[in-house]
Amino acid sequence: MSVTRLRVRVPATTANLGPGFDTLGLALGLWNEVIVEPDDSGRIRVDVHGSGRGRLPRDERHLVVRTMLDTLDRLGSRDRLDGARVIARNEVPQSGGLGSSASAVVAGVAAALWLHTGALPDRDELFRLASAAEGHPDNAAPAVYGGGTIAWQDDSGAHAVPIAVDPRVTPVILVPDYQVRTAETRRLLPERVPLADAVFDVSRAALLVRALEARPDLLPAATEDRLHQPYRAEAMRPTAELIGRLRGAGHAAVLSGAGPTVLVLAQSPVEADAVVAQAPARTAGAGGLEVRWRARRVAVARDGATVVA
Ligand SMILES: Nc1ncnc2c1ncn2[C@@H]1O[C@H](COP(=O)(O)OP(=O)(O)OP(=O)(O)O)[C@@H](O)[C@H]1O
Ligand SMILES: N[C@@H](CCO)C(=O)O
Repeated sequence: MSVTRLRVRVPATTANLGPGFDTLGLALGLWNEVIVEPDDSGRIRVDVHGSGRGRLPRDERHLVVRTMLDTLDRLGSRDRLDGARVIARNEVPQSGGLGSSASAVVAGVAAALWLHTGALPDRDELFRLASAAEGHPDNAAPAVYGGGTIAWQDDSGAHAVPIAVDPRVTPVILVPDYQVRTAETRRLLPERVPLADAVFDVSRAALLVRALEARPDLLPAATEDRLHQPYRAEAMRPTAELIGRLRGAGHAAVLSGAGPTVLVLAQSPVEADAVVAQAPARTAGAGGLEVRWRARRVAVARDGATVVA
């Protein structure tokens, strides 16, 4: 095939936002960029820069490439790719609860759609295929559309609608130097939960949509959760303790995705800056070890994935 070049940028995402388990998501202004240059070498070579350099595979096992090849197979277009050079520049940490795997899958599906059709991908199709491939539409929706999103699934697949996030809402992320795999912390969740806890989360999740759209003052009350964070705490004690301390000080602190990053949804840039200024650089970890933290204010990414050919 003729050599052309595709550049995909996909934002970090934070899922759940406390009570919106597997449903609510927000795109954050940290970006992974993937450049795909098809060639006829018969090989796929990946260069990784930034997060994951030296750790992520540099061949067909790389998640962006794996997704691209699986999607082309599914579309019956595997012959569209003889070989390629893939350059991945990652700002999003892996296994941090910031949607790194969703960003890789969205990039892989976008590249496959471009190879399949020869045109820039349609956002709705990108979302549908990425959700099916990744399994977390609450990450895939903000990664594709940007901003705040409500995602849900039915027999026909995944769906999403936007939440118009009030410009005063200012996210802060506190990223620890340890990792937790999403699949492992999902295994800690119970099959059944008490009805009172389900009611508790339904009320907070409904309130949270209103708080994000126009009532940031309600964010501390609206981000309470009993469905997943209490069960995941044992796998990430330092994170659970920091969330407890921040909430005790009146901030809307929650687990970002499946953790271990902490997300604070501040009511204003002033509150966000105060959280960053007061964030601990180190806290106690297991076995007398220390956990180091990096706190930073991040923008809500109003745009989702961008694809430039
Ligand atoms: N940018 C990336 N490039 C290639 N592979 C990736 C990338 N991001 C994640 N992966 C793969 O996915 C695995 C991490 O997935 P996991 O779902 O645990 O983390 P996450 O997506 O960062 O967190 P979360 O889904 O909770 O937000 C990594 O171990 C790696 O194999
Ligand atoms: N909603 C998913 C997000 C994973 O990033 C979870 O909490 O497991």
